[in-house]
Order: sequence, then C-alpha cells, then structure tokens
Amino acid sequence: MKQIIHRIGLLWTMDDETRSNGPRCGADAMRAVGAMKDVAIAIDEEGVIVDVGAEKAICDLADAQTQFIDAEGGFVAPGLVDPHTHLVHGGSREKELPLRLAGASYLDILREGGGILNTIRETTAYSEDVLFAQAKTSLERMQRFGVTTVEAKTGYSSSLAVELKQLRVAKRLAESSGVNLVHTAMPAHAVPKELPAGREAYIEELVSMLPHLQAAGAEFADVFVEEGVFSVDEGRHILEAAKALGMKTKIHADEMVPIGGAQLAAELGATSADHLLASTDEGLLRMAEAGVMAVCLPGTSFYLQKPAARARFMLDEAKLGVAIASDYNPGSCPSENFGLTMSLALLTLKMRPEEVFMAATRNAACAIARGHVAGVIRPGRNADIVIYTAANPEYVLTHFGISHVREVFVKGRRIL
Ligand SMILES: N=CN[C@@H](CCC(=O)O)C(=O)O
Ligand SMILES: [Zn+2]
Repeated sequence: MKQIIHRIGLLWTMDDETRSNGPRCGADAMRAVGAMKDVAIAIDEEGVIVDVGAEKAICDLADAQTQFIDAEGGFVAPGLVDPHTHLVHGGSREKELPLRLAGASYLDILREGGGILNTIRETTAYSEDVLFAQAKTSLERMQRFGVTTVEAKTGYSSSLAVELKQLRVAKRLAESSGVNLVHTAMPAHAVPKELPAGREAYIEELVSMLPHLQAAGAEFADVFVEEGVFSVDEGRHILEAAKALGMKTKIHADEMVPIGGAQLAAELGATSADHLLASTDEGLLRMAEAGVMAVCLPGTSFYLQKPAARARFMLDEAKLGVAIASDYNPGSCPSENFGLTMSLALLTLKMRPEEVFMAATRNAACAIARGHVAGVIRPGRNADIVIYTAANPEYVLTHFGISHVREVFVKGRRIL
C-alpha cells in the first residue's frame, strides 16, 4: 500500500450502496452523504483508492514503504469539482462596478459594448503566455480551496484563432497543474455591436468553429441564451450543430430573463443548464423530467446583487440534481474562492451542508460528465481527496471566506 490516510475525524464519501455513477436528485438523496467515522483510506501506487474501512483493518494493510497521512481528526471529503468557470481570459473588469452601483445593469454595460466585449478585446490582444500566467494564478487560488477538477470555457473571442488560443492555454494548464480540466467551447458568448455580414452569417460562423474546437479538445458546447444576447432559436441551432458533431451541451439559461433557456436545455437533453436565477417552475420541472443537471452559481447572484436561484424549489419540488459552481469570470463573479461559493450556497440558496457538499462534489462531477471518475470516495476511484483543518463540514461552511483546507490530493498525489 502506497499511502494510508488515517486519524480521520469524519468522512463523507458521497457514495451510496448502489455504487452508481449518476447524480443524487432531490433533497433526500442529496443529504445522503455516506458519513463514516473511525475509518481510514488506503491508496495504491497508481493513486487509486483500494479500500475505505475500519481504521485498524486498513492500517494493518501497511508495509514498510507505506506513507501514513495524518488527518489529525479533520473532516475528509472528495476533491471539489467546479463545473462552470471562465478560467482563461485577459485582464479584469473592476472598473464596471461603479457603473453598476450607479444603476447600470450587467446587460446595459454589455449593450454599450463593455462587459464581455471588453474582455474579448483584452483576450484577443494578449499573448498565449500572458493568458497562461493569469489563468495559472487563478487555478492555484482554486486549488487552495480544495478544487481538484475544473471546467473551463472559451468564449472571449473575436475569431476561431482566439477561441483556439484559449483552449490551448486551458490544455497547457491541465498538463502542468495536476488539476483535472474539462474543456467547453463557448464561441456563442456575446454578440459584437457591428455585424458587417449580418446576424445569420455571424451565427453560422460560430457554428463553423465547433468542429475545430472539438478537434482541439472541447468536449462540451455552451451558449449564453439570454434576452439581448442569443435567442432560444439561435441557441437551439448552435447546440443542435454541436450535438450532431457528438459534443455534449450546456446552456447559460435564465440568468436575467426567463426566455426559455431551461426548456431548451430539457428539449436538447443538455448535460446541464446553469444560472437559472429567473427560471419558471415549468422550466425547472421540464429539466428534471429530462434529467438535466441544474447548476446554481451563488457567487454570481451575490456579485450581481440579484435574488439567488430557487434551489429549494429545485430540491424539494422539482427533485432536480443540483450542482454548484463558482462561475469564476471577470464580470459577474471575479472570485476563485470555491469555499465562498459553498458558503453562499448555504446562506443564499438555503441549502443544507450535506446538500452543499453533494452539489460541489458528486453532482458537480455529473454536471460535466465526470460522474464515473470524480466526486466520490470509493474503492476503484482516483484518490481525489481533501483533508480539512476543521473537524466538521458545518464549521467549514459557516466560518466563511477563508480556506479550511489542510491537504489536497489528485490521483493520490499531494497538490497542496
Ligand atoms: N453570463 C454570461 N457569462 C458569464 C459572465 C462573463 C463575463 O461577464 O465576463 C457568466 O456566466 O456569468
Ligand atoms: Zn458562465
């Protein structure tokens, strides 16, 4: 045995007796966290978990080479999964905040050619190395909060070349950081103010980028379906093209205005619909029927000073599988602190601690089609594990805004 994590105060495996790789849907299932005490975790040379069981029995598996990792009575849980980020971008947008505080909305600023369009200009102008350095700093910040898997979108682009530049940066990060990355193509993120060839031609240009982005490693396609950005019909057209290529789909849905993003996600069988601040009951119920994951972004509603998504309806009435994500980006959530995201889920989404951890591990993994490899502590799975300094998850969530992480492992390798 290569490593044994012992002296664990409390373990939440997020596993259940069915050993399924799917999400946990609805409040009851999301509260079943697989709690264990007086246990240890054995990890082999490949970084794979071989056993989770009674402390004494696991410690008896040790040989002369075994390295013991002392959790010192801390809480232990799966590595966190952040299933929605705009990790790779140039520059920052702090100058927008005074405009917003003076009354301009996020969409007003975008309509005037600022917002995402500003970040597109900066991302276009910066070299690949500058973008890499900025994103590396962000990813390191995420790691400090226990994040072991991150989804990263493109979408700050004026052309295919800039989309591909963002993808290359994200792939370099995957190779150099030790964190697991999942790549999403999002050329349909904003509509330029001037469209010399017309809107239809612009949409077709976005569609034509998809095969190139897929070939370069993008597994998902995402569209910002929103009033004044991409319509439901345009979103359908782009995402159907993505599906025809074999890509999985996601939608930025109902962030401001409920124009039908949730319903479109259900119709297309999207893997997830994200934001959902303004979703109707009908939209959420359709998502549940179609098995679409609901990804709530409580840091974004907090930063945009909007009412949070209706997570209680999602969990108690619609019985959705709910995940949470940071949505780290320069405009609507400039924070890499996934611990804060989790605390905001508790405080603003009114989720219970068990639901929050399920939403940030197993369900988050399912929201990026990684339910079979991440989000659960189980024999046979990669040892993506966080050891916290605190003895219980409630302390981690309520003592908010700081990191309670002692050690982070990805495939058994200590990354923090
Ligand atoms: N709303 C659209 N996209 C991002 C924000 C991107 C930005 O403002 O730079 C989001 O998920 O919130
Ligand atoms: Zn987003």
